Amino acid sequence: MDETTKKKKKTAECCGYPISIFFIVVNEFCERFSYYGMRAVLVLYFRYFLLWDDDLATSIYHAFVALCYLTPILGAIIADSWLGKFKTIIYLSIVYAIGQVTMAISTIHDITDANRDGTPDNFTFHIALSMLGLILIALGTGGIKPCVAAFGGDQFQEHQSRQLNTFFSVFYLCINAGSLLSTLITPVLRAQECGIHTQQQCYPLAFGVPAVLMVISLVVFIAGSGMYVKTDPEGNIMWSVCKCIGFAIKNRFRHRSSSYPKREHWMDWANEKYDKLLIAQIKMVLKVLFLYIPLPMFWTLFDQKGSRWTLQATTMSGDFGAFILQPDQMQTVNPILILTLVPIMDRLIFPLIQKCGLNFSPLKRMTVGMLFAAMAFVSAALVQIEIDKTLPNFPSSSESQLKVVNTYSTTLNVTISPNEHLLIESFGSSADYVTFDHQDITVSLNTNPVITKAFSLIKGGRQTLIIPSDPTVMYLKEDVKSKPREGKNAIRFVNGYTADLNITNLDSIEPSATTNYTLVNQGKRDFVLRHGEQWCEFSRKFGFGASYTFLIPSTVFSDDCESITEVEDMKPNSVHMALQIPQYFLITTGEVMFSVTGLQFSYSQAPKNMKSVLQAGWLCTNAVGNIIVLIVAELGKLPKQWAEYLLFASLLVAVSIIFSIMAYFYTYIDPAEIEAQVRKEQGLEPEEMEKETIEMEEKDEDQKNEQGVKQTKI
Ligand SMILES: N[C@@H](Cc1ccccc1)C(=O)N[C@@H](Cc1ccccc1)C(=O)O
Repeated sequence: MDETTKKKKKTAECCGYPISIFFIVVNEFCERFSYYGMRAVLVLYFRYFLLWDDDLATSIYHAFVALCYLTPILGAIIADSWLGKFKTIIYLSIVYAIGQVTMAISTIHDITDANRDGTPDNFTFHIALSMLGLILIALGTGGIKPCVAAFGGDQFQEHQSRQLNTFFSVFYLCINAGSLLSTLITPVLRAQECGIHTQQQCYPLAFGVPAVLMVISLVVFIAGSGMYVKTDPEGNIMWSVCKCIGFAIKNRFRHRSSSYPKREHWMDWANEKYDKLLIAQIKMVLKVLFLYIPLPMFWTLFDQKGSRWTLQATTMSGDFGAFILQPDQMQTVNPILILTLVPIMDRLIFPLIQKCGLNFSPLKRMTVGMLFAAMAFVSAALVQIEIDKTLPNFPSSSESQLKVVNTYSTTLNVTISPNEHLLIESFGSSADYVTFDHQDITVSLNTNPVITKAFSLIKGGRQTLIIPSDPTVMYLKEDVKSKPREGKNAIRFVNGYTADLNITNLDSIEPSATTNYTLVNQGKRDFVLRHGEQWCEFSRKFGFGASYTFLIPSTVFSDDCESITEVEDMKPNSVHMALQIPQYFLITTGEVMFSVTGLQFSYSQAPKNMKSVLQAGWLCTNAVGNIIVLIVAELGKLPKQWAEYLLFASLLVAVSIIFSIMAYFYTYIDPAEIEAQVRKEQGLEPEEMEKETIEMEEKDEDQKNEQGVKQTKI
């Protein structure tokens, strides 16, 4: 306990706010820039730098996010029991900054690229370094998170309760301003090319800028050092709390017979041994933690905007005319809306509700916030139903689908046993996929002589039967059976030319062969076809999420690529991404009511020495919500996505009803008042005495324990 204990000192003010708040909100802005900026490019780093597959990349990403919201409890214990919030923020920010720098260094491919081919030679080195970086970051970001909000709250004097509430809103605005800027900037930095020996995607810059911001965040926080109100930790409070709860349970169990009179609260069974003040504080914390039990359900829905809703956006069109929005950029709508909704709520809606004489208490706001999140999921379900109407009819796991492409010189009559007859003109295809509930088929062509060939289709797959210029070698090619990722387009080429062809960015294709799919972004794309000295160029404009097979005829060079035909394997997305705006609006309104209020509530209802602990408890509800998302994603998958959205909405409505009942029975408290009252009852005025009691009890207890150990040893 080396930090000087200070009673709330008179702090310098500006417009009724402590000036020290300025340093805290700037620090939070930089820290959130650093955190969200790094998170924005993390999956891509796993996928394209470390070359992990999609599943591994997303699992490690979610594990990292969950860890970031589990470590707050560690930070809170360190702050409230040992170092105090100020020192905890400084030390853990140093750990955090080291983590960000380590992460940035791990992305420099040149470090291990001895053969200078642009890819690292020693992946183990990069993986080990980046995992070390991520662990340090999770420890830092999670550890300081509950302390910064609580430390900000500590700066306010008793007469500044109105400003204290505004502080939490401004704090939230800074979080979102930082996250908005970084989620826009870091992907652009990543797209730059850099390197010493070879030019590659610039991950060092994309991770380096967040590292610099974290260092700035630390410097800004230290700069305000002289102005802060710093409260001392009051001994190992968490240990005292655990011992006190343990004793109450044990004591209750010992006196379980009905001959003992009941006590008002089960914690009162600790009265014999523990300080009344400590028991009163524990009762306050437990009351709030009990109220937190239903809250993870809100986060379960909230956090799906980064996963399910982004996937939903990949099946939609992001063409806004003046600009193109990529599916993952849709997420920036959240911080943009926060920046507009928080002031509107604070300045307009809440005062208006108050003027109408309605009591919109924090717990009521949180319940309404949950209902808004549920409505957001109903909106997502409605959008999904619209999307489903436009999606191709993909085969079920027992079905197989087949399409036929004819690059033979004349129209062909194709019979697929037992009774499917298709007439397909030269350089054309069957209108749509034919669905079979069996795998084995026989295909006959009306050539002279008739060509017949047997095939076995893939169960649950989509395939195309390619009939080349020599139909005797007709073959099956596997097609995409879901929308291409990230709203891209899957394209491939069938070479009907008589010799090998080179196409931009693709390997050379032999005559009659078909390339594998390549993914191309939305917009106009140019391709150059080459054979020896001959070449021609063709352009196509792509939308979002389509799939095409381009058929190259033998006349391709004589008509300057004009005769290339296009077979649409999958239609482009036609439902517009703007339809997601209502669901983003509803979830963000829910967030403002739930999350900003919850932050204030956790601070206001916590006893002075357990403010960080309750902030950590609040953040843990988010970690549990994330874990529920992971479990749900792994286990129960409903066949229809819209049904899953409605299920989540109904669950949250049910949970919000339970929460509103719990909230009805909750009585708001003023922890300072209760503490003062208990002290008065005990005849203990100064706070010092309260501390002495705890310390003496701890010594007493430790001595007893030691004796106990000695006795048993004897
Ligand atoms: N609205 C979010 C920030 C965000 C930015 C870009 C994409 C998605 C989200 C926000 O304000 N987050 C806060 C509060 C929070 C939310 C969820 C879990 C813990 C805390 C934050 O502190 O990051």
